[in-house]
Amino acid sequence: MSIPHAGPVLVLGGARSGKSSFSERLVEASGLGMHYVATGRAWDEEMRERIDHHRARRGEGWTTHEEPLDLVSLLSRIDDEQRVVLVDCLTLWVTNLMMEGRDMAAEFAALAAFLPEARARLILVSNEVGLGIVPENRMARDFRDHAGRLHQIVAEKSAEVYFVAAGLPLKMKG
Ligand SMILES: Nc1nc2c(ncn2[C@@H]2O[C@H](COP(=O)(O)OP(=O)(O)OP(=O)(O)O)[C@@H](O)[C@H]2O)c(=O)[nH]1
Repeated sequence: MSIPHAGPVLVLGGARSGKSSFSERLVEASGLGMHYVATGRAWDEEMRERIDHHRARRGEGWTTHEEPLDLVSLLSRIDDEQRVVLVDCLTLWVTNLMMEGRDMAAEFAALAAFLPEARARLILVSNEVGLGIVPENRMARDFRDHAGRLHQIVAEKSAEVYFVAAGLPLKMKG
């Protein structure tokens, strides 16, 4: 298992699919400085427990950054060729941007412009949320559509793309 030099790795999967632990294994095998970028926020007790669980699993050796909104700006600040940066996850970033009323197309374009320039190896984790029935409410439909659009943009710029289900990674690109 290794991370390509040629560009980012996108790791898609459903909830509790094992996409985060697969991505963490890629990072740990790289031998580079390990950086974790969390886009999630501890908005309630359940999320706090999930975060604690993730932190305990990552263990020593990781540097954690928490950035719910200004992802590209954070990635630029920590960009270094001796580092591998795991972003977990793009769908929570989309949620946060929507909540703040940000210009989604502009945010996605900024990420798309940054990816080919990045010096750090990047692993971007995201939830594949578009496989179920059409959501009943408008906001959920908009979220699903934004996530789908972002995945296409990021996949196009990625050297490798995986889909993880039941803990098993399926390589879709690269
Ligand atoms: N703020 C913050 N969030 C974190 C931290 N570690 C993990 N998270 C968040 O926890 C989220 C993942 O939580 P889960 O719901 O347990 O993951 P999941 O996507 O259902 O499960 P997997 O598919 O197995 O990864 C990530 O999207 C991160 O943003 C941290 O140190 N700080």
